[in-house]
Amino acid sequence: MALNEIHCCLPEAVEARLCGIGDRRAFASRAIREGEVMLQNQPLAYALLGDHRLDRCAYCLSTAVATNGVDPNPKLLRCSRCQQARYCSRDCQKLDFPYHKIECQESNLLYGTDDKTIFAPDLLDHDNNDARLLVRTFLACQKHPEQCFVSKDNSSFSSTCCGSEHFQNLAMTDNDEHHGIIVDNHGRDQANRASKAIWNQRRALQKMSTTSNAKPIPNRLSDLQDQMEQDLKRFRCNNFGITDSLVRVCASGVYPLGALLNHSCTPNCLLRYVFGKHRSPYMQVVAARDIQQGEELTHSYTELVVPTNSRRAKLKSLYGFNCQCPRCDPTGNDTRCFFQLPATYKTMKSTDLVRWILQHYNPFVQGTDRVERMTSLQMEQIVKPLSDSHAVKVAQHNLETAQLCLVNGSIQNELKALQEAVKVLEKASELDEPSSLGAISSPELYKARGDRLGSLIVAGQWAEAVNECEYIVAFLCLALHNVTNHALLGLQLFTLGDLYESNGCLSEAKLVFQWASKVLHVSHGPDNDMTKMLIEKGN
Ligand SMILES: C[S@@+](CC[C@H](N)C(=O)[O-])C[C@H]1O[C@@H](n2cnc3c(N)ncnc32)[C@H](O)[C@@H]1O
Repeated sequence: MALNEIHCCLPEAVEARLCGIGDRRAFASRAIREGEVMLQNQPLAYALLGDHRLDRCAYCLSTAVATNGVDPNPKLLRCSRCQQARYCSRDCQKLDFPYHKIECQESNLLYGTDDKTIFAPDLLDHDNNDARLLVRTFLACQKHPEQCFVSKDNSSFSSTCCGSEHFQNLAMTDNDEHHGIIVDNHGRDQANRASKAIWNQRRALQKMSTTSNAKPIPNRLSDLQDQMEQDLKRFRCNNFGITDSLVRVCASGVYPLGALLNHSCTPNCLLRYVFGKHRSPYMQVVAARDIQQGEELTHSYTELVVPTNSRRAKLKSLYGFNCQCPRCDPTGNDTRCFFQLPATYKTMKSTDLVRWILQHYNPFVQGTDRVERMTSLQMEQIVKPLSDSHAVKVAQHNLETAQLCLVNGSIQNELKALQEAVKVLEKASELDEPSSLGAISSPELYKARGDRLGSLIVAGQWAEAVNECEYIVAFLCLALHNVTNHALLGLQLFTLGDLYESNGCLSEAKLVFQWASKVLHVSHGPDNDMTKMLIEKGN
């Protein structure tokens, strides 16, 4: 099978079914093992987001820079015509040209500037990523109109491709069906920019159109605008944030096969993106745990380390549905949504509880299966919003102060502000949860600790950094108890292992590296550089 086909066809492990009017879902057609990649998908189109445009290749998305072997500070190459798109090599520039050509001609509309001599970073705030993605999708649909698609009214489809027809069949939220998802002013502006750009270039496009099946460009600009608005609605509920190895969203993309999967806050699949030299980033859907034949395949559309109400509100406003997954159901008794602590946790010191969690949840620590009285707590007991809104505001103010200190290069003041933020949130959290768990609970505290950890590492305060990192890992173990191979946990474990190593705690470091390596094997894949590094460190 050609590479393109492998990535565009629905594989044998996945079965698509129609479960209601216009509701396609994916199911496991056989048992799938944890870590198995069950679906791969090439993007139909993708576009870099925000200031990632400054330091990533627009085609392969790598941060690798072009080098001529002479320049000691090589930079990404810029498109010499529009000065906006950047590439790591001439090869990537050539491969991207079929999608970049309209952007290049219409850079004023699609990048927001008509001054070709300057790159316009100040305009990145008003990112035109949606408009560029609309144009790129339009071009991809012109290029691949012949490919077959996942049909909405045929429940026995098995071989599907992700051409334009498939894109047309992606779920589309609209006002009537989904109570309030509308294209807002920004969206309308993006759709208008994209349609004007295509309209301006329509003659050239008609000439260049290589296949007779290519969808004709509408005869009126207003029809093209309507079409772009419809496409934008498709984007809203089907697009993906493309993440790099550090789980930073750097681009958004259209992956029609990946878009078959519905959401769950207790997902059995994880998504990862594979970047490669002179290649577009492709998506892999990987089993987060063992999956039984016939189980529905789901991934999470939203951040999982946030309280139920926030997750549900976000899913409702962005995707138009009320999540009814086992984690959102308050009466649910799915064991995955409960974590275990020693029955005596209320009388333990928080440092002891953190230590216990790090030992007990690490699959490589021997002897944690000794009989001990345990208590089961619902995940929402740790991932809950703080009730003291004043404390949250004070902490927020301190976090903003820390940001300013970061910009001004004053690390001591930055650390002071961050310590204050953590202190305030810890106190508020302990009032909500008057036990050792209080010092670990709450997403706000976790985020502030994350900021503080970053600054402690920069300041080289290793002992304090270890302490902060242990609390973060303990929180993630409990907060992601239902997705134990989550990338966030894996990355924090990596940091914790490095910190143990820096503090000379080599045996602790080894056990944590082994754990991190197990998680990254699933979240990032065995071929990822970080996974390979961890395997070595854990040996
Ligand atoms: C990427 S699509 C998923 C596939 C979709 N079911 C289809 O037929 O194309 C996203 C849309 O699917 C629906 N959806 C996804 N997860 C859902 C869930 N857990 N409950 C209800 N609807 C869901 C929503 O309409 C959402 O906007």
